[in-house]
Amino acid sequence: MAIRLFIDGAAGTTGLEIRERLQGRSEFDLIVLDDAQRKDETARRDALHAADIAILCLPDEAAKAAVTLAQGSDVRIIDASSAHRVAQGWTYGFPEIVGHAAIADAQFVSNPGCYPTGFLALIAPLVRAGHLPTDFPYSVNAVSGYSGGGNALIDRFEADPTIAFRAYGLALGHKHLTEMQAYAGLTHAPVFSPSVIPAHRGMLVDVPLPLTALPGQPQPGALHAALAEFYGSSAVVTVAPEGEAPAELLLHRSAAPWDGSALHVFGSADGSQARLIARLDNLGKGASGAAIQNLNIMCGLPETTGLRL
Ligand SMILES: NC(=O)C1=CN([C@@H]2O[C@H](COP(=O)(O)OP(=O)(O)OC[C@H]3O[C@@H](n4cnc5c(N)ncnc54)[C@H](OP(=O)(O)O)[C@@H]3O)[C@@H](O)[C@H]2O)C=CC1
Ligand SMILES: CC(=O)N[C@@H](CCC(=O)OP(=O)(O)O)C(=O)O
Repeated sequence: MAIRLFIDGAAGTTGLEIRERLQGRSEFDLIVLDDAQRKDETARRDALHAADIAILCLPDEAAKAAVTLAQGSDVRIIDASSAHRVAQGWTYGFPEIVGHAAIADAQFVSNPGCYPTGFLALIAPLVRAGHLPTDFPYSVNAVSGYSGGGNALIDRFEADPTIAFRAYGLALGHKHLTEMQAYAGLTHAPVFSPSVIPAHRGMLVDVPLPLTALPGQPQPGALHAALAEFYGSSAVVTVAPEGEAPAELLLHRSAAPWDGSALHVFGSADGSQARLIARLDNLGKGASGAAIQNLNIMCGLPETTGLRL
């Protein structure tokens, strides 16, 4: 029998991309609310109670309200919002970092934020293996396509083609800091400098490392080897081969959807500095692709089914 799936917020940026990826997936029977009903609490409650699995593609407050509406049902939930990323009773939906089994068994899965997906993919395995310290003041510089800000930022960038670059997060209190610190196991949050460019999708998350300032002065080759080993069996997160480092990494204005993430390790010739850079699609591994990957794992299906890799 097909798995009954409800996408709450199906008309938004993340929800639409999830629906596209589910086309032709006969394992799922989609519960769809029409435009008149999609914000109606009774209709949403009924859909949540009728579903086996619900994916929340909503603003944080609406996602919290959806969890309340679901009370009394057995529905399993994947939340794409940032409402439950470090909440008790929720499993952080980053299978490569928390383990596939934890997600397979979970009732409540919180998808990671797009920037933390890049940061944690690079840093968490290296901290865990002892190559990088837990108490270093890390920095993260990142650029994102404007779809990362949902419909509101899409409308803003598309209405104003004069914007060439937007630096933000200038109050240094971005909502992603908590999950970056928590799941990398750090004693302090990193200094985070996010920005937006006039491209629809895609992101680079760049962690500069002054290696001479780190205990034991880890070498770029050792960091690369540790990441390559950690992601050796993953079809979703890949590590660019050492020695094949491109001279530049580009994002394109009209990039195709992509659910993978490619990690790069760049080192200076004298081994004193490195830059760890993750490339991903904010709407792919950063949101909708990650939701599909988690959905597959929760349903006992191959994790890459329906992903755009
Ligand atoms: N875009 C991205 O790259 C990423 C997004 N996310 C997260 O995913 C979630 C969805 O984001 P995104 O798709 O970008 O946002 P959008 O603004 O594009 O979509 C949100 C959708 O939720 C609907 N909505 C709002 N309130 C309610 C409600 N009370 N009941 C039902 N539907 C409601 C909106 O309808 P309407 O427009 O009519 O108000 C809209 O269709 C957010 O929490 C976001 O932070 C996470 C990672 C990356
Ligand atoms: C470009 C842009 O605005 N990006 C969003 C993050 C997108 C994301 O990861 O969504 P969550 O809100 O679910 O964490 C921001 O910085 O708030």
